[in-house]
Amino acid sequence: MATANKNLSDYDKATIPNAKKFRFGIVVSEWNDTITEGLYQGAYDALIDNGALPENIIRWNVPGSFELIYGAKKMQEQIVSAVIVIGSVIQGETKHFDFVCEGVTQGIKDLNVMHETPVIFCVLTDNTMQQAIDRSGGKHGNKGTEAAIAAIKMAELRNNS
Ligand SMILES: Nc1c(NC[C@H](O)[C@H](O)[C@H](O)CO)[nH]c(=O)[nH]c1=O
Ligand SMILES: CC(=O)[C@@H](O)COP(=O)(O)O
Repeated sequence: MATANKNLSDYDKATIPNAKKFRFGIVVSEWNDTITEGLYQGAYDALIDNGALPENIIRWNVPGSFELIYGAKKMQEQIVSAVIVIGSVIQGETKHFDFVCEGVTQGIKDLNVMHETPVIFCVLTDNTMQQAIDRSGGKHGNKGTEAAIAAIKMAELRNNS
């Protein structure tokens, strides 16, 4: 189902575990920060809305989405239940977009394979700024909200397995 057919911010609180017992690490890319700040706010608000405590949400910034890999690796070394990486990659004139997106995707996948702490992929990979706006609190909702819900669910799965 394409994003255009669902709202990224929709969730049923009755189906979400309470997040009070969990700690979350959020690594935020500074590239396209008007987008990443909106994604962060969506994630933060959803964590709080589902019971997470402000003191249990740790935020680190990194320069760009490619640095999310290293930032997430170091965040996994902290005492956190789950990590969320937040980035916005927007197509430019060259193939650099392809390499950044593929590199980050593979790097975050590898961290999920190699380590115990789940890393949630909240990286927008858009053709245009408008698509990024639409997915970070615009007409399609906020992918940060979606990522927070995924983080809570994966923290619960880790806790019960
Ligand atoms: N063009 C975008 C980038 N590029 C920067 C890289 O992520 C990285 O910081 C650089 O190559 C140094 O290692 N990053 C984004 O997050 N979004 C972009 O649109
Ligand atoms: C994703 C990128 O690195 C890209 O926005 C950089 O732009 P350009 O391809 O025009 O150098």
